[in-house]
Amino acid sequence: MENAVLHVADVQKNFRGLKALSDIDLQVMEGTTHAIIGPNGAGKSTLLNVCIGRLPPDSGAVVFDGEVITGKKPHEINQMGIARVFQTPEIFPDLTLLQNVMVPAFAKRDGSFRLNPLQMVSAQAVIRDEAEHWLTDVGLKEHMHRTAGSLSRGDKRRLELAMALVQHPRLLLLDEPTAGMSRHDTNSTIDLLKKIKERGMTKVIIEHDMHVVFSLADRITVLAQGRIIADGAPDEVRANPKVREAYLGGNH
Ligand SMILES: Nc1ncnc2c1ncn2[C@@H]1O[C@H](COP(=O)(O)OP(=O)(O)OP(=O)(O)O)[C@@H](O)[C@H]1O
Repeated sequence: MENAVLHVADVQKNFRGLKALSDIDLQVMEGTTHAIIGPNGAGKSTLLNVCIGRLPPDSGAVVFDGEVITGKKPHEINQMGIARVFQTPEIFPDLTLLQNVMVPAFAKRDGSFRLNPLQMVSAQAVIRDEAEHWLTDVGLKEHMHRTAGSLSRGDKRRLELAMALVQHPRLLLLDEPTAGMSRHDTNSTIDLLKKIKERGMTKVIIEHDMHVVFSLADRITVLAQGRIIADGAPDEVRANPKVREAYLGGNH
């Protein structure tokens, strides 16, 4: 039977009277790619921020693998297995690409290597191999000794993806993973995300680019003005008149 990795249960969030999220209830099933779409200001980023502990909901709860994570801090939620890739890449600009990917891999190990210098050396070798593996997958291995700050915006996003993947997250949240990329880079990111999907990783993706959404999503939830107006398989959502209306009304 399908298992819900993430359950956003009846979440509400207001900003000084503005209903940013109302009655949000959705489930992300194991192994699926679940897209959240909607016009500007629909509440997508707010929802993501509630899921990762950056914003507390006014009511309702977020349940991850059966455990309520509402009220936990972002780093605790990350340690539990939710990794995310933001719209503005959060990287270490003065470190090399390799070092950037090694940092979250070490963090994931939670310092256990510190106890024993021998363990630390062997962990470092393993982590370095793993970091190189993910840099290869995102197409950045040949640049691994460059400093991250010198990368193009699209490459910074790919680096951040490698930094998330090296953690082997149970759930990967992607906030507009192809924003700012050329069509060529967008297509290679789609291919990469398809490859990750084949490995069974569960993903939530917020995206404006419908080419990306319909290339990847198994299920789509549509938000408009803080409410879910449609939720289902891509073909159902595409044919839903409420969705067309929300987008046309928002000049999309
Ligand atoms: N910290 C905040 N304080 C006040 N209002 C906010 C705050 N964050 C978001 N909002 C408002 O909440 C609503 C939802 O915003 P949100 O950024 O979640 O939408 P979105 O769907 O992610 O939009 P976009 O596609 O433009 O990124 C908007 O009206 C926005 O102006």
